[in-house]
Amino acid sequence: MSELFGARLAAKVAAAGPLVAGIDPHPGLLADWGLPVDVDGLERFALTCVEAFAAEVALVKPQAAFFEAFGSRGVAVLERTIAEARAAGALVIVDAKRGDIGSTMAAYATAFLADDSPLAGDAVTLSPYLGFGSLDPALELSAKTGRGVFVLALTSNKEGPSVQRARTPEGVSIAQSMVDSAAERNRGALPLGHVGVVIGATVGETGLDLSRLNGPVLAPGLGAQGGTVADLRRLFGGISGQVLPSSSRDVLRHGPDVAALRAAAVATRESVRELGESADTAGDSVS
Ligand SMILES: O=c1ccn([C@@H]2O[C@H](COP(=O)(O)O)[C@@H](O)[C@H]2O)c(=O)[nH]1
Repeated sequence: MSELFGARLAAKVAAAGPLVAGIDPHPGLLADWGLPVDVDGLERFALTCVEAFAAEVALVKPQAAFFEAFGSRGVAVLERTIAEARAAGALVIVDAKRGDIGSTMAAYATAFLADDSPLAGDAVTLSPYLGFGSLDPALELSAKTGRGVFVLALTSNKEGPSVQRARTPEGVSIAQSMVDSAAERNRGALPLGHVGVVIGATVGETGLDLSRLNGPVLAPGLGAQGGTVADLRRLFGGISGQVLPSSSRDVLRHGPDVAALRAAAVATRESVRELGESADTAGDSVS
């Protein structure tokens, strides 16, 4: 990839706003769409999403788990979904939440971040709970191939805080330590570094200092999990230009009609567009 992830992301967000539209083929949604809960249904669901909104939003985020649940044929559908969404113009975040000891992490990095891998989109989500440093192979390969990574910091689920708000011996929250480690990797990058973090739209107060992050924030939880645009504004006020709000089920429930699905994605895109317009305020402190 010739251009770095931060630059490609900034250009996309400037053109299409910051929405990340999720492609989450839940079995229940397949049934609601009148599709069989099998690989054929999975493929029709995912390709309908691509047709409806990959050209309308800046980013799409296929949730790998729903594809992997169908085995190797499901993974093949994920590969096709990634390729077709990118061909339609979206940046693709593969939500795979990988994390392992460094030597195994190198293999995950190859799978999701190498130029010649069919599972590589534009970015991948990573879990740092084997230690942030264990992610190094992915951080390094993504830097080389012009891709991004999004490291879990403060997730949208209710179980997250017991781990992520716990304090290190130095008194810093685990989530803050993940943000700080990402910030170190992004220092000096223009317009943004390639190491993003995940902070849910549902977390109440972040309690985080994001002022030195210099990277994107993926904020899932908009819609179905109860997160609102007002929550995003309140949580990320000073750095809202770096925030990528993500919504899956709240958009997907409008399928299978392509026009209705597209209209839902476009309406959600417009509801969050103002956040992406404050990129010039990046660097302000928030908590
Ligand atoms: O903290 C996190 C990290 C990732 N997710 C993922 O985002 C979508 C949310 O789907 P909705 O239907 O909009 O609730 C899903 O793929 C999660 O695995 C998250 O929700 N929270």
